[in-house]
Amino acid sequence: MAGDTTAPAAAEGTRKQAATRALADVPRVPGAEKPDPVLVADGVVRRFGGLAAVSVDHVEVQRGAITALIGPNGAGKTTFFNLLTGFDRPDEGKWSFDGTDLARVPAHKVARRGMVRTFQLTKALSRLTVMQNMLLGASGQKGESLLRAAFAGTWRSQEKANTERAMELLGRFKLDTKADDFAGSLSGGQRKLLEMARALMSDPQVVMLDEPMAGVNPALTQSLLGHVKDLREQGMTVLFVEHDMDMVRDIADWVVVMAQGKVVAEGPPDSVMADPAVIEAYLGGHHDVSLADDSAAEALERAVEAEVEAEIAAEHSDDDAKGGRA
Ligand SMILES: Nc1ncnc2c1ncn2[C@@H]1O[C@H](COP(=O)(O)OP(=O)(O)OP(=O)(O)O)[C@@H](O)[C@H]1O
Repeated sequence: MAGDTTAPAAAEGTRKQAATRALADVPRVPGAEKPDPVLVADGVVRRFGGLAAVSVDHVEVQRGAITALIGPNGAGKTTFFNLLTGFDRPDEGKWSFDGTDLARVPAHKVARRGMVRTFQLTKALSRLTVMQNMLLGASGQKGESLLRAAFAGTWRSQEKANTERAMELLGRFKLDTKADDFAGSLSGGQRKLLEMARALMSDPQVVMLDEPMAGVNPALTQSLLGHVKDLREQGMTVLFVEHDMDMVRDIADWVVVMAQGKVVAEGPPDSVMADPAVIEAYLGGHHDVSLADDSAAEALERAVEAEVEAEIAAEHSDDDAKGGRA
């Protein structure tokens, strides 16, 4: 079973080495075939009006590895996540999970088959308790019947087992003392942990994390990183979207870079971050930037920082607008 309930692995373990070995000979080109892909997408296109938000020719995600999906704002990363997990429908294309076609499979069934996701803005339901949030995860992100059961107090044996499993997971994520608190009372970082813990309720094979580090204060950063690495040590595959390049460098075995809906580069973190196609994707037309290794990496860091700042500014103006309406 994928998800046991041991404490986070202390350090990089044998699965990290196995993932590195498995990916060592994979060509560093967009669409590269992997030795053991758990997720394969072909010709996936999603248009919004005239804009092809996603137009991915081919991508494979290696089983048991941590793969980062990076790219500038608007590159199509979240839309691609939504498509793969059944939260949105593509205009064209097919994709499979563990050899099974996932086209037209709704999100809750995708989750039940073993591929779960978290969201960029955490969806922990703030007026439910931490435990109730966990129980929603047990039903593969569908949850209505369990929600009813949770309120009605009609525990059946399955629900008792789910509660025990939830408590184990909450213990692992140091949230067990908060089980009866409203999720709305948790800090941003604790909500991220709750999202991850909830995703594990269905014993997934693949965990997809949309910006796990966004809004997490430094005190919880290491803990979150440890938990993500731990997913790999337990045999799970992780695919995550992230702007934080330190995190990408620290934990990713492989990086897929998207720009304008397409996959433009792939490879291990260091090679991808020095790839001119990646610098180009982040910097757009600013060809005056030197692509020599050191300065390229620095230029990329600067470009990513600018992206993140722009995103934070946009979020603030959203908040201000909402505040103004309230
Ligand atoms: N529901 C929608 N309707 C119209 N356009 C959309 C919709 N969702 C996304 N888009 C557009 O599709 C493009 C890709 O957006 P997406 O959110 O997937 O990018 P992203 O790489 O995840 O960006 P970020 O890093 O900022 O989260 C953007 O131009 C966005 O404006």
